[in-house]
Order: sequence, then C-alpha cells, then structure tokens
Amino acid sequence: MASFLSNSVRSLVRKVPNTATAQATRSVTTLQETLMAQVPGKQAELAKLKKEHGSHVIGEVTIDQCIGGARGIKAMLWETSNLDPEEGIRFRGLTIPDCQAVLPTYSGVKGDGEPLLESLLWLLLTSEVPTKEQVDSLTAELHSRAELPAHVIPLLNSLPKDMHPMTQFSIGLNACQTESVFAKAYNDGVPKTDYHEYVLEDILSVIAKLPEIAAIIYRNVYHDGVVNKDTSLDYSGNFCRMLGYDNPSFDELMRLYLCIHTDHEGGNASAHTTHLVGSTLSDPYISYAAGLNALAGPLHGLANQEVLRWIQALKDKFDAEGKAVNEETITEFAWETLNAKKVIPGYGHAVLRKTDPRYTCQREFALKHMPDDELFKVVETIYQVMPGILKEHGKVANPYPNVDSHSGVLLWHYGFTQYQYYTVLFGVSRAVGGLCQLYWDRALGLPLERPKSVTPEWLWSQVKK
Ligand SMILES: CC(=O)SCCNC(=O)CCNC(=O)[C@H](O)C(C)(C)COP(=O)(O)OP(=O)(O)OC[C@H]1O[C@@H](n2cnc3c(N)ncnc32)[C@H](O)[C@@H]1OP(=O)(O)O
Ligand SMILES: O=C([O-])CC(=O)C(=O)O
Repeated sequence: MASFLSNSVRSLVRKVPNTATAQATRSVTTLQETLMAQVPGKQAELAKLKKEHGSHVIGEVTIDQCIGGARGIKAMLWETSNLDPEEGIRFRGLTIPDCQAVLPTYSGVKGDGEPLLESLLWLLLTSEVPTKEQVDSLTAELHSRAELPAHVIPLLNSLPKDMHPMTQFSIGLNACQTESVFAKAYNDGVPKTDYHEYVLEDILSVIAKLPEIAAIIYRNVYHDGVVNKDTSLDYSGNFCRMLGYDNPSFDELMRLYLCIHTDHEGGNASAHTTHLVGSTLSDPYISYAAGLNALAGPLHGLANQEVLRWIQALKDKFDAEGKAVNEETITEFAWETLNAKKVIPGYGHAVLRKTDPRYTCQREFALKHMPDDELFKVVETIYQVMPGILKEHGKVANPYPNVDSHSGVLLWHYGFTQYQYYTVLFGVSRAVGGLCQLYWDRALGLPLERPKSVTPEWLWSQVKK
C-alpha cells in the first residue's frame, strides 16, 4: 500500500514498525491488496449505472417527509449494510446469526464464540468473509497503528473528570488529526483518483487508535488513570485489558458488542454525519469525530446510558416505596414517563418496525451467560409490558426495543456500572461502519453532499397550485 503514496506522505505512514506477527502472516492476501483489486470494477459498475440509468426515478418526496426528518427518502448510496424494517440489519448481505456462523472467532473455530471485530471490519470493507489468517494479519496491523500522538495523552489527562466521556472522546480523536495522511496528501496536491489510498491509511489508523483513547478516558474518570495493554490478544480482548477487565466471558461480550454496533446502513445520525462531513474532503479523523458528536445525542447512541438511568430511577423509586419491580410497577413508571412527555429510552426506531435483532442477540447472550441476573430479569419484564404500553399510547411507530435497550444490562453484570460511559463503547464500534463506507465514498468518487432545502412558503405554494 505504502508504495502508492507520494514521498512526502510516506513519512507519515506506518511509523510503527511491523510486528513479528504481521511479518509472519505476510503470505496471506492483505486487506489493501483485496481492496485495490476490487476498486476498478466497482468504479466501472457505478459509472455504468449512472450513465445508463441516471434519470430512473426511485421515489417521490412528500411534505411529511420533508419536514419529518427525511424518513424513508432514498437519497444516499451505502455499500456496507442495509436495514430492513422487519428483519433488521444485514452486513454485506449477512444477518447477525449469519455473521456468528461464518466469521472467524478468537478460538479460530467458526461458531465457537462471537465473531472478531476484525472479521467484521474485513467483511464491511471488502464484502468478503476473511480467513482466520487474514483476520490475524489485520489484528497485527491494527496493533501496529495504535500508538497515539505524543500530545494526545497529556491532553486527555488534562480534561475535567466531570466532562462527559463522549465529549472527551471527540476531543481525543480530533486531536489525533495531526496524523492524517489524507490531509497531508491533499495539501500536497495528490490527484483525486488517489484519495482513497490515503483515506484507507487514515481509516485503519483511526480504528486502531480509538480503543486507547477510550480506555484512557475510562481509567481517568473512574479509576487510577493506568492503562495496561495486551497486544497478544485481538482488538476487543486488548481493549478489555486496557479498560481493566480480564474475564474471558466479558471478552466475548465485548466482541459481540463491538460487532453488532458497527453499522446500521447510512441514514442513522452518526454514519450519516461521518459521510456528510467526509464529503467535504475533511479527513477521516475529523469526519468520524463529527459522527461521534451525533452519536452522543440521547435519541441516538446516548440512549444506552439513558436506559440504565431509567432502570435505576425505576428501582430507586419502588425500593423507596417498599414495592417490588414487576409488571405492575414498570407499567406505572412507564406511564409517568410518557405523561411527562419524555421518551422511553431504548424503545422505538426511525426505520425498524420489529424487535431489533441486535436486541435479540444480546438477549440470547444473557440467557446463555447470566440467566439469573437480577437486572436482566427487569429488562425481560420491561420487554413483556412495554410494547403494549406504547401501542396503547398510540403515537409510536415502532413499540419494540432497539439495541440500546439491552446493552447496558450486560455490561452492568460484569461490574461495568459507569453508564455515563456506555456510548463511548458504541463509538469505538460505529467507527468501523462509518469509516468503511467513507473508504468507498472516496474510492467511488462520490461528490459533496448538499441536498436542496425549501422554505415553508415554497411548500405552501406547491399545495395551492
Ligand atoms: C442506536 C440508536 O440510535 S437506536 C434509537 C435510540 N433512541 C432511543 O431509544 C430513544 C427513544 N426512542 C425515540 O425517541 C424514537 O423512537 C426515535 C428517535 C428512535 C425514532 O424517532 P421517530 O422515527 O420520530 O419515531 P416515531 O415516528 O415512532 O415517532 C412518533 C412519535 O412517537 C414518539 N416516540 C417514539 N419513540 C418513543 C418512545 N420510545 N417513547 C415515547 N415516545 C416515543 C416520538 O417522540 C413522536 O412523538 P411526537 O409526534 O410528539 O413528535
Ligand atoms: O438506524 C438508526 O437510525 C439508529 C440505529 O439503530 C443505529 O444507528 O444503530
């Protein structure tokens, strides 16, 4: 890959020498080689579609959609995943159970344990299921790119402990932008046909650096500030050690967690923001930092902390009143929330119309690893009553739980109770989806995103015609 790069940029690339593992696995086809072989064909296919069918109509837009957050408008090309309202997410055509069956795991035996994050990264970028050797070479490559620039650790250490972890995360990633190979290459005037080669460098480096930024924040805010690595492990395993967790079952949970939160087609706020900001040719570091800021909103990724906050408030209220948490008290608390004109966090979705399969696979993990956990039973009871309550409420298009409804309770089981931090874990994972697409955005030469807005007067003029 580095041979494609100009001399001035090459000095920024892969500053960390290849590890022994990377050298040993050099015989496998690398991620970069796989992509370079795919790009010309994908470019030609898209050019043909545009040339021969560019004027084909694929939808219409109503006033409701125009003022209603663009729900359902098909206006974005997304390679890496697709969301069906009934079935849920498919990553390059594979459902979550498909991924669990075919993607390489830590043990090396397919289906034995959860897929490795590196497996999903490879799948999303290339649309191919990697071999274990390819995944191992990617693990080594990510470890070799993980070093943070010297100024970032003191910066993170200087942040107020009461600053929200997502704000710290965004600051940390923005500060790493000094390493952007793409920004330097653009400045040096490389031709636009080469952008994707530099963008790929940045994408892999961002994904590699995020766990340590995240771990420093966690250890600073809640513990002693000390981060210990173990790069003999995979990406998720090493991340768990950096956070301070050393438990094989928690490692598996983190592998599942990091895989299922990666991508949710293009319209969700964090992926869309990354894509939009990237379309201005902002580099992947600051494009994804923008995506993190979108993820930090309570209607999006922050809902995972809000779910735990809601459950704790529920428990506190009924503990104080000497009442049990059961179907009756949950129903009472849900109506209090709804009557106060607040949302039930973890329920509803802009696209899904059934229980989120990411919820289902986390529930299955809980049934396998923690069937008797007290908080899991509360989440199960909420699941029994909430769809009925929301249907009765009558406003919600989807009364079923989304991914955020279940993730916190699993973390809590392992002693990871600092729920204000939960969205940072989501942010480590979402980088993979948003940035894999950003690679294809540049490889396919997608343009600046700039939809047309209209005034209320214009809308009135349309209906009065
Ligand atoms: C990773 C993720 O981002 S998954 C989503 C995480 N977010 C949450 O869990 C927060 C709770 N859920 C919600 O706020 C919503 O369901 C969203 C934001 C996810 C989707 O929003 P929309 O597509 O607008 O949902 P929908 O069409 O069902 O909204 C219709 C009405 O129901 C309300 N509604 C939707 N979900 C809920 C809910 N969980 N609790 C109460 N009211 C709700 C909306 O606020 C809206 O009210 P309004 O007409 O007064 O504005
Ligand atoms: O798809 C959405 O709008 C929200 C969501 O579940 C995600 O981004 O994971």
